[in-house]
Amino acid sequence: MGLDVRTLEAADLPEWLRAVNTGFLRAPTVSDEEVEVRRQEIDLSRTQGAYDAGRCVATFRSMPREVTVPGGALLDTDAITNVTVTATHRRRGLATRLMANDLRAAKEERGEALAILIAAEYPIYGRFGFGPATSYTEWFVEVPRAQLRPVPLPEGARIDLAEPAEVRKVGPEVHERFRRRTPGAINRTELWWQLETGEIRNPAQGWTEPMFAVYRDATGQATGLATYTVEEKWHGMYPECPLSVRGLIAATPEAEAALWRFLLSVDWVSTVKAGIRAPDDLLPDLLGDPRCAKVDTTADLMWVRVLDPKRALEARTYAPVPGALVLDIQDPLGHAAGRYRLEVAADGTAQAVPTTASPDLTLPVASLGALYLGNESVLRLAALGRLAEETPGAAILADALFRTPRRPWCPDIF
Ligand SMILES: CC(=O)SCCNC(=O)CCNC(=O)[C@H](O)C(C)(C)COP(=O)(O)OP(=O)(O)OC[C@H]1O[C@@H](n2cnc3c(N)ncnc32)[C@H](O)[C@@H]1OP(=O)(O)O
Repeated sequence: MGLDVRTLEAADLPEWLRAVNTGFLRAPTVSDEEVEVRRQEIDLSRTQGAYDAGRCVATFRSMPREVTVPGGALLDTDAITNVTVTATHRRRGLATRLMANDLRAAKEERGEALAILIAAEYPIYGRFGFGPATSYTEWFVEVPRAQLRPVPLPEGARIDLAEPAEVRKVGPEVHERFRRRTPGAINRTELWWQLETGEIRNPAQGWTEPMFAVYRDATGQATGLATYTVEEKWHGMYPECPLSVRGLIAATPEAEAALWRFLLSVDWVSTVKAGIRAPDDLLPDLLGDPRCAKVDTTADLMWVRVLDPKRALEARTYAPVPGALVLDIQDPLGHAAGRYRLEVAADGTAQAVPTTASPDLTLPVASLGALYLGNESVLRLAALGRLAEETPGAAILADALFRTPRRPWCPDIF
């Protein structure tokens, strides 16, 4: 169609950012300050633009990330973001072209085993082999009715409010502990913490300084961090202050429960909006009346596309039920297509060996993505026609192997 699709050079950034704003229906003009902030997080070699007579009309970029997989291993991943096509150029195959370039480079040049993204709209990415792999729930708690029982902190543990500078030191330590026990979590960069704590501010995004609460266990180790804002609101002489959780991460259930109890007992607070949580978060059941945690939203969040099935299947662990399954993975783009015998050992580790044996399950790569982190039921996908059971009993065995005791969770929007 006569468009120039290319990898960015430094001078292209302002025009490219203008196109991102346009695609996301934001005011297009980009300030020099915004360009300088965004420059720090954008790897030009992984950023594409499509140009029509010099004007950028499509954008796409990716970032290297690690995804925690079941069992705790960290897998090299292509994290895709800023996918936009200007309305004047939509539905001409531009997004498809940029996606094909990036997935090919991820697989063949960078050796990334997965690609991940957060889908702005559900129907966009299934066609490219992505499946919804984590979900989130947001609760809204009416505090006065919640019947929160006072529970003292464990002996020797404490919660302290922290200054932004301390959070930049302690936050990454807490997150490191948190992400290793949380399949679906991704690593955070230094810039992420600088933006989170206001050390660096993107002028295009408003900034409200939050409060930070750090949980330390009896040994003094920081194992939880809650970031929240409270709006001071009064109804006459009656305080009705809404508290919004920006983030709550914890390395232990004790820290998680203690931070929730802390947030729910701040004086003057009448409601708590819990932010992006795993669907099986502890929150509702910490309340005397769990119904007071009303579900505000529940939806898919992070999507996974398997690029290297052997590496991906061998990186995670499975239920420690010895078993073997032949998976026939279908992938029209070719990256993950193939047949593998998944042999799970008694300790839950597995080998994925290419085979020509007849398959037990046939599944499109998008269904493998939906199953990969343990979020989805194999039987449910079979009922929906999104995978085929070729050998009787294979779906039940696969379900037992792939599913995880807790749901995977990615708390970060990227
Ligand atoms: C990870 C992220 O960055 S998520 C952000 C995604 N961006 C947005 O939502 C911003 C607004 N939307 C857009 O910029 C564009 O519409 C995009 C990027 C979603 C799609 O770009 P396009 O260049 O129009 O997509 P492209 O022409 O390659 O479409 C390929 C196919 O996907 C379909 N498709 C594309 N977008 C959508 C959608 N939003 N809903 C349903 N189907 C879609 C097309 O109809 C087409 O189907 P076909 O092959 O059967 O004809």
